[in-house]
Amino acid sequence: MKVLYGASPEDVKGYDTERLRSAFLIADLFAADAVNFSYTHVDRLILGGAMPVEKSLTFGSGAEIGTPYLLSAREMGIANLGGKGTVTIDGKAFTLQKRDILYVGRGAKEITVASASAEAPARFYMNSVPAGADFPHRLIAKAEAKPLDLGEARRSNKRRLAMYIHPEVAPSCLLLMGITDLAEGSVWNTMPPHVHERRMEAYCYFDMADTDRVIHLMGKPEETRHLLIANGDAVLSPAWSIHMGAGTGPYAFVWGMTGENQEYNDVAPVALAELK
Ligand SMILES: O=C(O)C(=O)C[C@H](O)C(=O)CO
Ligand SMILES: [Zn+2]
Repeated sequence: MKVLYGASPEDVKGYDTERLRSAFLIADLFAADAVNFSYTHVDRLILGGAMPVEKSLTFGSGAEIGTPYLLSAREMGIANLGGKGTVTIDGKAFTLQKRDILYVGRGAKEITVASASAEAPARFYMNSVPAGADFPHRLIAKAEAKPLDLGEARRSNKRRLAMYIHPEVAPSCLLLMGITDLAEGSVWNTMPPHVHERRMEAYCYFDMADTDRVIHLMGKPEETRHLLIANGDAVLSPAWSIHMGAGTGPYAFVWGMTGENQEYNDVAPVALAELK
C-alpha cells in the first residue's frame, strides 16, 4: 500500500510541481488485473482502484493496516466507473453497472471483484474511512441516487451532482460519496469553490479522453496551486483546501468525503475575487 502523509498549507507554499503531485495526486489506480490502494493520513482515507480483466481479484486482509481485515474498523464505497461487474462480499454477490456504487459496511472480510466481460472491464474505484458503527452492505443504483442540479450553461458550470452514500439515500457512519456530471459544453466543477473545515474530500476524475486534462485547483484561497489531471487520476483535498476544476473536454468525477459530520452544506464558499 502506498502511503501519503499529507502536507500543511505552510509547506505547500514551497512545493514544486513534482512535490505537489506526490502529496496530493494518486495516479495509476487502474491497472489490468491489479488492486491498488493508497493509504492517506488525510483523515485516514484509503483510496483504491481495481480493474479485473482476465481474472477475478480478491482482497480484504488488514495486515498492512494493523487490523485482522481491511474493513474490521472501516466502511467502504465502491463505485463502478467501467463495464458491468460484480463485487462479492463474504459470499454475497452484487452486480454493479457503470455508475452504481456499493456501500460496504464495517466488518466485511473478503471482497472479490470481477468483470462481466474482458472487452469492457469494470473499473472499481474505492474510498474507505474509519467507521464506528455497523451499516448493512447496500447497492445504490445510479437511478436511486439523489440528484442536485447546479450551475448555469451561460457560466459554463451547469452540472448534475448525484448523492449515493448520503444520509438521505444510503446511510453510512461517516463516508459520503457521489458522482458529478458536467452538462455538455460546461467545463467548471464546484462553482463557487469552497472549503469545509470539518471534512476532507477526494475527487477521482473519469470518462475523459486520454488527450484531455482537468486543471484542478487546490490550496488556501489566497495561495492556490494547480494540478493537471488525467483520466482515472484521484486528487486529495484536505480540509483547508479549495477544490474546483475545469476540463479541456467532457469529464465526470466521483467525490468522497469524511470527517466530523455528514452535513453536505456545511461548507464555506469562497468568492472568486478572494482567490489568488
Ligand atoms: O460540482 C460540484 O459542485 C461538486 O461536485 C462539489 C463536490 O461534491 C464537493 O465539493 C462537495 O463538498
Ligand atoms: Zn467540497
